[in-house]
Amino acid sequence: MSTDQDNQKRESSSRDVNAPANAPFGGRILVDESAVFEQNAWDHAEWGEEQEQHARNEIARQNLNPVPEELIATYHEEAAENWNKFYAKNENKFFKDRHWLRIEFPELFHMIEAEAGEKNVMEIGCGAGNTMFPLLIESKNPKLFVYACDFSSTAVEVVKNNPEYDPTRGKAFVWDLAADDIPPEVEPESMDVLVLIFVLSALHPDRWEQAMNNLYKLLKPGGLIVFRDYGRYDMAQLRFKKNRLLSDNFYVRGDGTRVYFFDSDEMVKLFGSRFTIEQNAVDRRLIVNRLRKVKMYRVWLQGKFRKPLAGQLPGAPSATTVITNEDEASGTIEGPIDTSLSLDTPADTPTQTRVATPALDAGKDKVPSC
Ligand SMILES: C[S@@+](CC[C@H](N)C(=O)[O-])C[C@H]1O[C@@H](n2cnc3c(N)ncnc32)[C@H](O)[C@@H]1O
Repeated sequence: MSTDQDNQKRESSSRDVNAPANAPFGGRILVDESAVFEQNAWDHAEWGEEQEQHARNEIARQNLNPVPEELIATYHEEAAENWNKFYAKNENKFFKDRHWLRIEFPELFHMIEAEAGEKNVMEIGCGAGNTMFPLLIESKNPKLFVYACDFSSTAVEVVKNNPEYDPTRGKAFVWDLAADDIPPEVEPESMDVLVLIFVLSALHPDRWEQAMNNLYKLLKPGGLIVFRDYGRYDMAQLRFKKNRLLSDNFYVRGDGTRVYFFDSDEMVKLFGSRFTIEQNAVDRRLIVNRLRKVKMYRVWLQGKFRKPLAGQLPGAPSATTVITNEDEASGTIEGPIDTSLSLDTPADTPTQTRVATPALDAGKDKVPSC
């Protein structure tokens, strides 16, 4: 079995994860290590020195066998084509209803309220439209318009072919987040919310800065970026085998798609000079396969970054945010890892709880205050 198949199999082993009916998210704290296999998922997973060391060892192992030099440029050049192949193969299996969107990003769902008025949301790196469609389907706001863009033309076709796609209420088009300018389809400073879910990680780190320029230009003053992506030392990172490492923390999967694993300091560096960081959180979760006695440590980053109002500088948040799930009624983790996709696919896991990294905790001084 190839590495990716192997990984896929392992990922699928966690598919049966369900929160126990009597333990709400956020309350599933592992106190007694010997009880680890008594339920399927634990929140606020603590990392001990042994685990950190394991992660460093895995990275050192990967460094010994990076992607061969002569292949690196090809992977970068073919990035869009490889995403096209991905969507051609997976078609709209990629679509899933992410209940956690409502919990984690209520700001998005304020846009759909009847009285919200004229609102523009843009899902960047939209894939199958996992944000666009829930918004359109649930919207009671006749003045909401949802843009969805991706640099994979096949992804855009998948969106346009969705029966819920409605050109009077939304528009899907091809655009590279790292392009030299914002897309002609949208006016500068016209977006209320930009959605960046598992997309920045697909960009070459050299392109991040240009992506930031574009995001800034797209957003209205006072507008918000909602962000979720892979975190440093996520299980998916540590499992990469030989010849997958492109550069530090940046990998190519077996299908040619690329993925970076961020840490929260990088969020501060990337977003902090332009945007006010309202959330910069690390979600660490221990997922357990009780049958196979396998422990899987997942790490995601989640952020909210607001463009300052005209004339203001980006500032630190007014208070440290510790995020806990308000919606304990939801009860189960829905399909935490999409098994239809290759290794380290976007985790469709609700971030019901996390160890919150107090925004800017490792880089406060880098962010000018108001
Ligand atoms: C991991 S998928 C996530 C899709 C979607 N955001 C979701 O969470 O379901 C990454 C997506 O980003 C797109 N993408 C990668 N690089 C991009 C770029 N430079 N500009 C725009 N989209 C990009 C890919 O085509 C792919 O659809």
